[in-house]
Amino acid sequence: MRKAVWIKHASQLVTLASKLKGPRVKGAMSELAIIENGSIWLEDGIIQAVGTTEELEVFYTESEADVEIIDATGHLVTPGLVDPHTHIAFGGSREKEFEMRLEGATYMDIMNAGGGIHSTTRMTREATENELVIQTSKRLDSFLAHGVTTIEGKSGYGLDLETEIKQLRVMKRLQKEHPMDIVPTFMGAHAVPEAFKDREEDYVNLIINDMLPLVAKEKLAKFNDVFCEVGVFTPEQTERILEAGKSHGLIPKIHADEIEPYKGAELAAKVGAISAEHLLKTTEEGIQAMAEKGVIACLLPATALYLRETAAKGRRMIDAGVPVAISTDCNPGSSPTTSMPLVMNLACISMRLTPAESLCAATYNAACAIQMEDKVGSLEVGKQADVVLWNVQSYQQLQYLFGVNHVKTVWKKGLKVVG
Ligand SMILES: N=CN[C@@H](CCC(=O)O)C(=O)O
Ligand SMILES: [Zn+2]
Repeated sequence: MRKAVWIKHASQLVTLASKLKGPRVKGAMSELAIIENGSIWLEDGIIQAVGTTEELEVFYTESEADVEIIDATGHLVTPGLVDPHTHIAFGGSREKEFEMRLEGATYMDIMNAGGGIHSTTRMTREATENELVIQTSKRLDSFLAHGVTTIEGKSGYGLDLETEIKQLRVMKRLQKEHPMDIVPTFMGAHAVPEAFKDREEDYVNLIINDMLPLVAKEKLAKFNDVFCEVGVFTPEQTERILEAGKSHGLIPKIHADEIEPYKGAELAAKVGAISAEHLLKTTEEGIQAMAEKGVIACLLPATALYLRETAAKGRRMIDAGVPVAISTDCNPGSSPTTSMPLVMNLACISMRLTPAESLCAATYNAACAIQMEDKVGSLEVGKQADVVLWNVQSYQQLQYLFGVNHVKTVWKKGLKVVG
C-alpha cells in the first residue's frame, strides 16, 4: 500500500513559498510565508499539499494511502536546511592546530609551514576511497541530525588528479548510498600543493589542462571553486581557472577576501560566479559589484568565530541588495562543525541578520547558491519532501535558543531519517 505522512497542527509551518524567481534580496528575505496551524502532506517523496490543518482534512478523507499522522501541535516545521558550502570528504583531523592558533599562530602561518590544508591533503591522499566513504558518511549523519537535508561538497584535499577524483567519487557514491543530497564542487585550486612550491603556474596549468577536462568529462562536479587569497591563488590565476571551468560547463564559485581584501568579490561579479564565499574583508566596492550582478554572498560566521576574526558584513550586504546565504563551511581546519542551527544563530548574533533573514539564508537562498531551488529550500507542492519538525514553537525561538540542537524529526524525500 502507498504510504503518506500528514504533519498537522504545526504552530508555525514556515513555507518560504513565493512567486519570486531566483535568490531573495532585501525585504523578500524576511517573507517566510508562515502558515499557523499549518499542515503538510508528503507522499511519493514529494510535497503533495500545503495549507492549514482544516484545508488538508479533505486530502485525508480522500486519500487511499496508509497515512502516518504527526501531531505537530506546539512545534515549528521548516524546509530541510541546505548547507551550500562544505569540505566534507576529507581524511584525518586537526585538533593540534586548534591549540596552535589559541597560542597565537595564524591560519596562514600554519598553512605556510606545511600544516592546514596541506596536512589534510596528506591524510586524504593516504585514506582509501572506502575509508573516506565511512568517515564522510558519519559527518552526513551528523548534518541530518541537525536538520540539514542537502549539502554542497568540495574536493580540494587531493591537489593531485588521482585524489581530487577520489574525493569527488566518494561524494558521488554517498549521493547514492546516503539519504543526503550532495551537490559536488571541484576545488583543485584549494592550495598550491607542496610539490609545486615556487612553480604555482605549473599547478594552475595542471588544473586547466588535466583536472578540469576529466572532472567535466566524468560529470563529477557542477561547480568550480578557487581559494583566491594572498599567498594562495592570485585574482589573475583565479580568473583563468574559472574561465577554463566555464568552457567545460562548470559554474564558478570563489573563496574570496577571507584573510585579506583581494578584490575577490569584484572578480566573482566579473566572471559571473553564482556565489562568493567568506567575504570577511570585502570592501564596499565589492559589495556593490555583487549586488549589481546578483552574486550570492555565502557567509560563514562559524569560520569567522573559529578563527577569531570579525564576521562578514552580512547586515550591510543585505541592505545593499546582495542575496545572502549562510553555511557551516564544515572542514577540519577553520570550521569543524555540522550545525547549521548554530550558524543561523551566529548569523543573527555576529552579522546582525534578523531571525527571518537567517532562516531564508539557510534554506531558499542556500538552495539558490547551489542551483537546487527548484527541488529544495521551501515547502511548496511538487518539491522534494524534505521537512524538519523542531522542538520549538517558532522560528524566532529557533534563533533565540542558541547552542542547542532543537531537531525532533527529519524527513528526507518523505522518509523519516531522524527521530
Ligand atoms: N579557506 C579555505 N578553505 C577552507 C578551509 C580549509 C582548511 O583549513 O582545511 C575554508 O573555506 O575555510
Ligand atoms: Zn570553504
